[in-house]
Amino acid sequence: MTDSELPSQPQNFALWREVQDTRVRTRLGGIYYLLAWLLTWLFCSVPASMLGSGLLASAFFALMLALRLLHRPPAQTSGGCLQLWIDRHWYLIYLTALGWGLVHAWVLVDTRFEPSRLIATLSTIAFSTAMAFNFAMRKVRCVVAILFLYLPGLGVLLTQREEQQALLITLAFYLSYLLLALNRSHREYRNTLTMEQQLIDQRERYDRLSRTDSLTQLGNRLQFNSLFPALVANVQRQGGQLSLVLLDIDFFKRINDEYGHSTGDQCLYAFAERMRNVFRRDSDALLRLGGEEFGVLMMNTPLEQARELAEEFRRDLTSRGLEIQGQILPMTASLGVGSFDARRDGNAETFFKRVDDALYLAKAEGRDRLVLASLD
Ligand SMILES: Nc1nc2c(ncn2[C@@H]2O[C@H](COP(=O)(O)OP(=O)(O)OP(=O)(O)O)[C@@H](O)[C@H]2O)c(=O)[nH]1
Repeated sequence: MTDSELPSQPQNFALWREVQDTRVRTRLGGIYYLLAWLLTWLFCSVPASMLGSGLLASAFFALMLALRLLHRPPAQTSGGCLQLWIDRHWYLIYLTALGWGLVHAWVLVDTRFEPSRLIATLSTIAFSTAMAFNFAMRKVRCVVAILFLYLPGLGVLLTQREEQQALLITLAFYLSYLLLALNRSHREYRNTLTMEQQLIDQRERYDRLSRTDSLTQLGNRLQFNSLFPALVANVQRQGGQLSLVLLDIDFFKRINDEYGHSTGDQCLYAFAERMRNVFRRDSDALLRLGGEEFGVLMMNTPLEQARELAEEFRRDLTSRGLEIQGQILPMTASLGVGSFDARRDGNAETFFKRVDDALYLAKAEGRDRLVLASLD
């Protein structure tokens, strides 16, 4: 299973897994029904005299086989699509099972099938066993399918209970065993599914952690490195506006030197908190790019809007500083702001450099200011 195969919404994982399992387990199942019928028909006492009904039943099982093969899982992984596929596939399973149940009943009633009766009865047992062990993902549906396989035959045997008592009891016994076995396979299937889901959740948690800066809880450089080129490529493909704000705390070294590293850490956390309060849209990606340098990737945001928000952040920081342990620490930051320009920026790297140059200029011109990335 690769990441690209997994459904994008984790809550659909169980349905998606069920579709895959049902598909794999049912794909070739139909062929055995067709084979079992052909053997039962060809080994009966007068196969040639039942050509019409023989061919009709063969056509039915061949059609079921074809429909199962052609019923491919949906490309979309939305819950509705997956559930619809499962429901439709179960109709095919029901139809095949009921078809075989009726054939078995016919074979038990019609004396021309005496030589091949054992084939049909053994096939019923084999199909129901396969059903209990392979389709346990849906317990109730599986019980219904097993009953479709069994009940028509058992009904006939009941009417012939004088002569068929031994077979009737044996089949009824085996049916009860199958129902118990189905219960167990269903539990095992669910347990395996839960374990698989836990593993995926765990992997996602580790992945999220590896992309999160542990001090500020913002996205880290790794997150930036994967997100930034992807967003730029998206804008290049589909248009739209992508803005980037780079923020660098001024003279942060002094804070460390004056108040200690631990207060420095608290400042970085408070700075990130302030960013979260200003850049509030869900689509804004807030990142700590390293040390005391931060970034905000703003999707669908024109340059002017990004500049206004960034300037609001800078002014607020300059006027209020940061409150650390009840004490106000004065603090300023320098900012570079730019929007992706398809004519000017060939790729993510050149876009970043343009905004980084603006940040450098903000520092060089005296700090505590915002500089727009040049379009020259
Ligand atoms: N407390 C703390 N300090 C950090 C962390 N990461 C980087 N620093 C410090 O940030 C300071 C960055 O110093 P400089 O690169 O000289 O920059 P600056 O003092 O902010 O000066 P300008 O950026 O030029 O205004 C260094 O003293 C680093 O030790 C961190 O996680 N915690």
